[in-house]
Amino acid sequence: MKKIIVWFRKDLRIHDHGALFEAAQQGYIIPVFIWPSEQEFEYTDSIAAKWSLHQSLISLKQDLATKGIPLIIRKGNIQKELLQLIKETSADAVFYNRCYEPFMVQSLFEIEIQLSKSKIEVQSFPGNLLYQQCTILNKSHEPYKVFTSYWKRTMQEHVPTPYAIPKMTSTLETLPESLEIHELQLLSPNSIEPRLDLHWKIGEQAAISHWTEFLEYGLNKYERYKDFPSTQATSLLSPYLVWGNISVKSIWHSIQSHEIQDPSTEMFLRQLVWRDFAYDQLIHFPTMPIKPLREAFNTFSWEGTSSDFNKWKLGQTGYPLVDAGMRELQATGYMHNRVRMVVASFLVKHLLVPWTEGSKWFAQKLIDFDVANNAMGWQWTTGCGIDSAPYFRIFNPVAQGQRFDPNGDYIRQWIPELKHLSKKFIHKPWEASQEILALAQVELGNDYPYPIVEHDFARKRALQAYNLIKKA
Ligand SMILES: Cc1cc2nc3c(=O)[nH]c(=O)nc-3n(C[C@H](O)[C@H](O)[C@H](O)COP(=O)(O)OP(=O)(O)OC[C@H]3O[C@@H](n4cnc5c(N)ncnc54)[C@H](O)[C@@H]3O)c2cc1C
Repeated sequence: MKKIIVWFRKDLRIHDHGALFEAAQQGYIIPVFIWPSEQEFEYTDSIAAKWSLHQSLISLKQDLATKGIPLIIRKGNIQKELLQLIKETSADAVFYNRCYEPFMVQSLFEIEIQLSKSKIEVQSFPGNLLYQQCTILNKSHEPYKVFTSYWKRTMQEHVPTPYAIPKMTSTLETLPESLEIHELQLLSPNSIEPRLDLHWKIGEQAAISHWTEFLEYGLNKYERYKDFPSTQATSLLSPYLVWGNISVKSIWHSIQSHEIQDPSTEMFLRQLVWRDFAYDQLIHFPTMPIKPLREAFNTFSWEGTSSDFNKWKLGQTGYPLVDAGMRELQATGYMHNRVRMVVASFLVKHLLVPWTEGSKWFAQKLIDFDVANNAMGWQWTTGCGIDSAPYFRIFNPVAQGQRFDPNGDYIRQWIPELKHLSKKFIHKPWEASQEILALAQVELGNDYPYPIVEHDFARKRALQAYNLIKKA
């Protein structure tokens, strides 16, 4: 029997794991996770996502241990560590699931060359997407540029059946050296960082229970309430997808076998396909996280100031919906999708700060930071991506608040200084009289800021800037 290293990366689970399943059929398995200390900021720059990785590894280690299999943990240069481990264990093969992040694709290329020089068998399996990368092309064999066409095309495709959890065996009598998870130093030593454990329970079992509950009690309300941030009507699956605690194919198949088929189901499946669409773009346009897909935007005149950018980061813009979103992000590592669109639009269009700056801030803060989804979200909002929001759509943060948080519950949750304001003024406190503000115990300019920019002025300024590149 072969000895096969199963190299875990962003697939920290034992269900629907192609590499683990095939390795278990073909031989003895040696599971390993290597934290690339030299490139760790590329893996993730987010304190919350690192915390979540720490929890995911604990969960994976426990799940493998119950099957009698030890998880080997290493840190350092991936290529060096893999070759060293092959030597220590006399492994014959390395199996892994594919990742699509550009830096991972690049470093893998070099690793595979080294492994083939050492005559080690290498097998790769599809990553955590619904469809095989690069198989969904339009009639001209090019990537799709419009989501609806992509969606219609994917509806003709079969989502592969998830792999079962395999029976596993290990031969290792003497274990190769392994670090303890805490030695990866993924947890922030800073005590003022958010208490993520109050908001999230991460790991494979937690992901499956969370999903099962949403499928049972939440999915049928999704279409109706998904845009209302105070209702908590979305699945909150994104933090589990980042480190692969749950397989997206398993989610898809569990919906298909669930009885209720209504507009909510279709709406939810569409969101999962948006995620595939983001990866499709990333694979075809690997510079997407840093460069606009529409080249005209290279000359856009970003006039925003660092002072405005800082106020946005701190949730001190004076627009309650924007500030509530930025504070939710700071406290939990998460932000509701509707609010992500509003805060991103505000930064780019009201403040004229480059989208790449906002995207970097999200990369540092989001527990669900995902290179493909984040880049697509920012490019969509800015109007410089594929199938993006039209440039003249400039969200009015007051109107968005009134529409999607009509009672102001979301604002009250994240901006306690406004909690006594009525729903009439909670989205525009500057319009309340001094008497009303005094009754609500708010002193504008002291407890809560005046708007840092006036909406109509900002709208006109943004349209002028966009018109310049339209002409160019
Ligand atoms: C500026 C901006 C930045 C974003 N950055 C990220 C990011 O770093 N990571 C991330 O996972 N999502 C990102 N999104 C997309 C979206 O906001 C989140 O996926 C969603 O809020 C996650 O919450 P949920 O799991 O409850 O979503 P649900 O509504 O329950 O959707 C289920 C799943 O579908 C996928 N999905 C939903 N909406 C989108 C979307 N618009 N684009 C792509 N996939 C989607 C996600 O994987 C999500 O977990 C961003 C959106 C914007 C506008």
